[in-house]
Amino acid sequence: MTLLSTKNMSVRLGGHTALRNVDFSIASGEIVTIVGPNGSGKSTLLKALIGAVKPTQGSLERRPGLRIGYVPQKLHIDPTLPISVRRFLSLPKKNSDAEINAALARVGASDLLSKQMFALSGGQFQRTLLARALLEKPDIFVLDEPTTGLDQPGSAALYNLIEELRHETGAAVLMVSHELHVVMSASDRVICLNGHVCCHGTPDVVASAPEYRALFGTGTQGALALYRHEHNHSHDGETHAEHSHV
Ligand SMILES: Nc1ncnc2c1ncn2[C@@H]1O[C@H](COP(=O)(O)OP(=O)(O)OP(=O)(O)O)[C@@H](O)[C@H]1O
Repeated sequence: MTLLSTKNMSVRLGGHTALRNVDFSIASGEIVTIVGPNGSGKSTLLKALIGAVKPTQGSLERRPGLRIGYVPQKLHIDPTLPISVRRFLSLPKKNSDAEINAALARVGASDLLSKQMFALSGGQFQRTLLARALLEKPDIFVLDEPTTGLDQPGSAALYNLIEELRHETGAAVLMVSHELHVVMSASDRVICLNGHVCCHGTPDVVASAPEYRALFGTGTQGALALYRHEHNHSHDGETHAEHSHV
């Protein structure tokens, strides 16, 4: 079942066209990852999908009653306004202590309940954000670079946790990631953005698409090496990876 979809969607922000003519959809249980250079509109796409920015053109559909667990790319916590993890997890919606404890336990962060938000490490902060998303009982997690600031083991652990949560809850996962090697192994589909959708498809298809190579070259942290495989088809002259594979 389709949870979120757009047709020919464009978004202008402060006179700048951040996204143009984007066709997108995600179905129940899918893991879809968005890749693209800085400023290519990845965060804007997520914000449009969750309803935080309005499309200036085209259509956007959300399944009625869709529950979204959103983790933003940046969340500034003012250290002069102390707020505990327990309080943070009750905003904007009140949650019971039992629900909060269960969510924190599920993300492996039970010990953080009484800590101050500004005092959390990068990994603790990201887990707390994920706990907050989990409290929404989401049909879809929308995660904007959920491993920001984490070291490699920390980020691998967080991706494992996301995968487990998807498995347990059946929720779809839509995320932005710069960690292409992870993207390549963990996603059902990858969308490569550069103001518009450059190419999309299964990870191996995107990795071999000329548009993707033009943006990321071959120095993709092993992504291409990981997916170097025998082709029994040709990409010659292919301008849209999706045509032959999706
Ligand atoms: N409020 C705004 N007003 C004007 N321009 C904006 C606004 N927000 C974003 N932009 C511009 O829109 C473009 C897309 O921004 P966006 O944050 O979606 O990119 P991104 O792909 O998520 O980038 P990054 O990888 O650096 O996080 C950028 O050129 C950005 O400068």
